[in-house]
Amino acid sequence: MLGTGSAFAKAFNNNNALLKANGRNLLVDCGITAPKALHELGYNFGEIDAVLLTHIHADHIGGMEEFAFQSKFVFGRKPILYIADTLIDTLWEHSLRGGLQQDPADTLSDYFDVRPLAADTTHELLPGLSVELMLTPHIPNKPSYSLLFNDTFFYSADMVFDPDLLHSLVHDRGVQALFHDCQLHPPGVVHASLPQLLTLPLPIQERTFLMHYGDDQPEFVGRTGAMRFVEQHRVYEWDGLTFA
Ligand SMILES: O=c1ccn([C@@H]2O[C@@H]3COP(=O)(O)O[C@H]3[C@H]2O)c(=O)[nH]1
Ligand SMILES: [Zn+2]
Ligand SMILES: [Zn+2]
Repeated sequence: MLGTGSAFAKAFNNNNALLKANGRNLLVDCGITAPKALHELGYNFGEIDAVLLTHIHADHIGGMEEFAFQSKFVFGRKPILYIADTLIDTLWEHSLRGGLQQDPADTLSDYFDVRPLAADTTHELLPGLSVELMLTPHIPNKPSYSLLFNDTFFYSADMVFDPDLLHSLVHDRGVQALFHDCQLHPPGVVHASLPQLLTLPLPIQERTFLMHYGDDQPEFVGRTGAMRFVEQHRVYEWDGLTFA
């Protein structure tokens, strides 16, 4: 995990991940702190093969300008950008164009190999790694896509509490692990709050790991029921069924 912090956290980096599969590196979101977070772990953007974005908030896309410029002008390569088809126009027109547009680079495709993803369909991202984008509620009229990797690992985008979805993932679809954003202090409003997540039944809590938390997270250790915290800079080994 490059970072496990909320949008306003200062003790933690933005909630972004580096997912490795068969020697390839996929960034899961690329927020404001991602360039420095990668550096802290000994990586540079030249080693990132692809990025997958969940939604258009700066803690998830704020590092994309540097990623684009470094890829084009430092490393001379065009990484893959996996993104929901509904988010492409907003990402370019309303977030990145002001910085990246320069003659002759006038489109997102001048910087990235853009691969639009449709929701509710399984897509192969890297050898051995597939994803299904699930539109999950975050802010009205603002699409945000949670991620289901290899049918077994759910990684929430920012989303409000949706216990029916979590129940269905575990009991209908056999999901083994859920990384979920968590606002420690209620009300959640645009995220699931810890008190809400604590109402989940034990079999779901046991599979749930909390991320996207605020700076006072250490005060909540031991107060999360059967749920555990995702830890920044920790490497989670995942064999498709379990984490270690
Ligand atoms: O209607 C809104 C919109 C935004 N916000 C805050 O801004 C943050 C943006 O990033 P985030 O989605 O990780 O978290 C969001 C919240 O902390 C809010 O409280 N209410
Ligand atoms: Zn966020
Ligand atoms: Zn958000």
